[in-house]
Amino acid sequence: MSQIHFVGAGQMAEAIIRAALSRKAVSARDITLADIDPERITRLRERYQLSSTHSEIDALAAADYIVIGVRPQDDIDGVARHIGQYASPQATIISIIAGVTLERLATLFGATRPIVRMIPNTLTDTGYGYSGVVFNQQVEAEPLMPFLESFGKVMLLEERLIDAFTGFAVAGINYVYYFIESLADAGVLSGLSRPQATKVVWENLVGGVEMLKISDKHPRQLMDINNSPAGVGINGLYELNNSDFAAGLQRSVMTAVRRTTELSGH
Ligand SMILES: NC(=O)C1=CN([C@@H]2O[C@H](COP(=O)(O)OP(=O)(O)OC[C@H]3O[C@@H](n4cnc5c(N)ncnc54)[C@H](O)[C@@H]3O)[C@@H](O)[C@H]2O)C=CC1
Ligand SMILES: O=C(O)[C@@H]1CCC=N1
Repeated sequence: MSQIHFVGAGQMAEAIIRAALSRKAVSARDITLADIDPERITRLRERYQLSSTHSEIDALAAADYIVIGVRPQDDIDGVARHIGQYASPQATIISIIAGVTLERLATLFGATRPIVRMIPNTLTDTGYGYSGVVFNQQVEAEPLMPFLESFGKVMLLEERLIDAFTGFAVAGINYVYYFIESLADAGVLSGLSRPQATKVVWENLVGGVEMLKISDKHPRQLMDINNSPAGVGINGLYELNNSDFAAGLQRSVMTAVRRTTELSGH
């Protein structure tokens, strides 16, 4: 099996490791870690029983895939210099850093190196959620796919779309969590208990998606069935329309997309 070395063993690296191990896409002895915070290494090695005995430099030299899990604001230049010094020239770089382009990654890691720019989703443990992925020309995709697909569905993208994908698709689960919280609050406000309200919201959410799949209808058509003339539903929707709900949501996504692009400037 391939050796996978993580540089930056934060939340996202951990989520990837947990999912990849549970789907048996990697084995615990083939995962190695580097982080400026030694506690992160100790904690993840213990938690996931990562048993490699390689030193950090040996691990880097042995790696087939190097996942860069530091943040856009971190010292990416320093990380790249260190990797360039010890990694095999054939090792594939997998950058999960929001906003950092293939062009910049090629400058950092070398124009002949296989590089993947990807933005994983935090739904790693569920089997749901898309990662956005772009390969440069040197990447041999086939052997890499089982690992990439172990922590999210893979959506191959043109690179021009990946910032939009980051702000919309990956940051997008925020809106779902926030919507669930806000709607459950509405249930409590109208008199249901918190557990009752939460059950109803979860069921409506999953049921709504299922209904869209089964019926092959546009959401607006299903809403039409749910709203009788001068009835309960349309009165509620009228109030929601007054709140700028749709445009507020869309402005929020566009702000997240802009922020992704801004971060590439670091
Ligand atoms: N959290 C999320 O929802 C998602 C995050 N991402 C991307 O994943 C990356 C990591 O995000 P998180 O895991 O949330 O951040 P985090 O802050 O939890 O993890 C970053 C880790 O990198 C370490 N680090 C910093 N500088 C380092 C260096 N020079 N050498 C080695 N390690 C270093 C830190 O100590 C920390 O453990 C970011 O670039 C982010 O854009 C991508 C998709 C989703
Ligand atoms: O906010 C963040 O940094 C990450 C990147 C995309 C979604 N969440």
